[in-house]
Amino acid sequence: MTAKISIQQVQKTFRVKRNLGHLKEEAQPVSALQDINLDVKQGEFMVIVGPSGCGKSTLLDLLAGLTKPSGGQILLDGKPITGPNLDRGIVFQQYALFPWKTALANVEFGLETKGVPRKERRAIAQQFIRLVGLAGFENRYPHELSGGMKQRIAIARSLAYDPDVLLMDEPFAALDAQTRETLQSELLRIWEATRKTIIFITHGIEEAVYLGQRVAVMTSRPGRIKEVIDIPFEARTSEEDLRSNPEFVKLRHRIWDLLKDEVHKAQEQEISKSLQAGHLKSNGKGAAEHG
Ligand SMILES: Nc1ncnc2c1ncn2[C@@H]1O[C@H](COP(=O)(O)OP(=O)(O)OP(=O)(O)O)[C@@H](O)[C@H]1O
Repeated sequence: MTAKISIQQVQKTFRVKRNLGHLKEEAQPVSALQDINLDVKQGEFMVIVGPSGCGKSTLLDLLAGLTKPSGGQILLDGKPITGPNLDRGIVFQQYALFPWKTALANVEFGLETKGVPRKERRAIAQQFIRLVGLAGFENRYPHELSGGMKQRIAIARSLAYDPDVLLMDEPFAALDAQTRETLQSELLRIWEATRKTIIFITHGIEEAVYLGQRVAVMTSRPGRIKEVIDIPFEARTSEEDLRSNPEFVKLRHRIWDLLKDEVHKAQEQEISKSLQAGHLKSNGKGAAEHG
């Protein structure tokens, strides 16, 4: 069976301009992703976890078609992804709602671009607002909604135009812990109801184990897939307290074991990047003073 999404030997390199004071500017290649291989099945909930700066968002942008790989390819239903399309819905960390539109109009937006007639559009949008538990809030504007509610609307908007795949880039990272947990179980319920293929990016190990059927652990930059772990829970929404289940705790430890060296490496990279930036800045400044 062909995979819904097949990421094959994907590389991504950015050319980053270094500011060397007024001396010169050099564009240097920075490898963000290297040799990424991953197949995602139809209807699967795949979580990608990795340290800060390892290329998670870069990978999601490639899947969304917002940027192109420097090497390799990504296939959706066997065909290369060539750009953004309504077959993929995206939910970002920041709510990305139109502030001048009501919740209902925000959800209707994708349907409008798809050419769905007005009446039908409204009915579908209302159905998805109900699905995310916000019936009664249709006419509120984003500033009248809490962070969690805004993110529910963003999810409803992405689902309303019926994409095959939902791409989620740390969608709950900006929320408080309680709201995050509520939305995690809501998302599982929605996934069980819609059976969309979901690729969910996170920093959070607990979130990864709770949501994913499989969790792909990434290395520090340049990001590679270090290991893919199966999470064998069947009925996650009906289990009372899954997070304290011994198997859950074991999986959380296993992923942390894989991740901790990468987190340390990523932190060292960050420190050396800022030291280098400081050094270049002071060099540039020194040269200016002598000139
Ligand atoms: N447009 C760009 N131009 C240059 N470098 C970039 C660009 N986008 C990302 N990078 C670099 O690529 C690397 C990966 O970035 P990315 O945002 O994908 O990581 P991430 O894992 O999503 O990080 P975080 O968890 O902190 O959000 C970083 O070193 C980043 O600085």
